Amino acid sequence: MTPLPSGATAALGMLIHTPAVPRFPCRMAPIWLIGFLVLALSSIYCTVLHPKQEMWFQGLFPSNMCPANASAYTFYGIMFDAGSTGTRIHIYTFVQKNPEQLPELEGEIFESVKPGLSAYASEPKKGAETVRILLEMAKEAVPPSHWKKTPVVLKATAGLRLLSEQKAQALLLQGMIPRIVREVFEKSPFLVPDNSVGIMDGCYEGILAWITVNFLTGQLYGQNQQTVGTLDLGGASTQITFLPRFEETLEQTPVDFLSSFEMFNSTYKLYTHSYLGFGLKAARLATLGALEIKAVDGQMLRSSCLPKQLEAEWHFGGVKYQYGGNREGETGFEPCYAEVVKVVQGKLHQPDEIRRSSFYAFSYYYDRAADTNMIDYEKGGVLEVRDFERKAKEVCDNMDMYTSASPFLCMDLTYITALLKEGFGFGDNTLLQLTKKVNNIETSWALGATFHLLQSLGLTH
Ligand SMILES: Nc1nc2c(ncn2[C@@H]2O[C@H](COP(=O)(O)OP(=O)(O)O)[C@@H](O)[C@H]2O)c(=O)[nH]1
Ligand SMILES: [Ca+2]
Repeated sequence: MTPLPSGATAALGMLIHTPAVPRFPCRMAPIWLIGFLVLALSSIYCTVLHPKQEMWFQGLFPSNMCPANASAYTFYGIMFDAGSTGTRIHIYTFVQKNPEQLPELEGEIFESVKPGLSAYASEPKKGAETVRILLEMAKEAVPPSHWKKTPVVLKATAGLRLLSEQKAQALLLQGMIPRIVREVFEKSPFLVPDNSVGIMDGCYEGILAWITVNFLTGQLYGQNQQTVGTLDLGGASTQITFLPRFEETLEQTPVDFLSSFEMFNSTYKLYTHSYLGFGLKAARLATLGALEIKAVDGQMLRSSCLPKQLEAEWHFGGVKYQYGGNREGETGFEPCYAEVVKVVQGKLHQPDEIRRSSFYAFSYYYDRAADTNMIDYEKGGVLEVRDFERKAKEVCDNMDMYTSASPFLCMDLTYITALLKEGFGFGDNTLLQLTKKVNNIETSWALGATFHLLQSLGLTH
């Protein structure tokens, strides 16, 4: 049990140790007793119970009676990220200490489930059930007194749309799953805004992740703001976002790669783009040639990026793929790179400026770097682009030693190398800050999206 703070213990103690015959005149006893009762209850209420649970005596106290930092200034936001490979819930707690200042992010509760909603295309109820179970966590995390004013939103990333289109199930995904998820939301005690379930535009995905990282690293407030660019590599799509420093970049960039965005009373003109079909798993399919084939069932898809003797099945987005190594032909980094580079070469815009900047990279960049011990799994680390290439060579040229955990490790590292170098045009020595969390908060578009949501609902300034 949470120990009572000293003030509350003292008040209770006085109540318990009250002499049977008080020295106060009898006439005064009820007032005296009520005084202590109010003091004790208010002390417990403000310091221990109020943020956590609804009490019968809650209505006795005005909402602003608790000192600063208590619930009058605390608010919450719930954001679901329905990604192509999994569904995640982010429950944020904010504290507005001063109406003039930005709210402070006090903490996050994060949980994820696999697979993503796209895997439930033929059983949408089961998919919605994964959302309901995650939402139960929010009931634990948010005090009941705040449920009605805590918004809950689910955004599916464009990756889900890509997969659904591939399977010609767009109607099902865009209609059925959102409807059932919305029902789950409506049945919950939380605030369900209009458009609470929807597909997020790819350009927002990049902008909102950029806001998250720059907020968490303290670049969106205070002086000497030096924003950092962000790289997100999902299963189906990948995003690059940065604030251009040079006029030439703005001049040389196609207009649909530039987006003005207002947040915390500042306007940012960002370079941002989401490449649909260039996520790590979509790239595997492209490398295997699966996207060009109409009926993949029964077709063996082979690649020099896979162990020679391998023959296996892979279920992704509700489709079964059969894949294997080049039994007769070559394997290793060189032939693999030649295969993978075709997926990216000439297909991405290359802004000159990024060669001279460093970037924060997360999601699959992080996972694959951690899987191969290039960075610490918990703390992350700093790498150069050439480190991915070095590791790709090591893994692909010694496939038997490395690929027992995932047969795709060589292909994935080679794809990351090709994407960074041939795709975006990064230099070998461009620095990448691999980050999963900053100050214990997940680096994901979800926080930026929650700020945006709270702002649009007028819940923050
Ligand atoms: N730790 C963590 N990983 C995330 C989060 N969001 C996405 N990922 C990672 O992103 C990758 C999958 O991307 P996903 O979002 O499913 O695909 P998308 O729909 O193409 O963006 C995996 O490596 C996940 O572990 C997050 O909030 N926290
Ligand atoms: Ca994602």
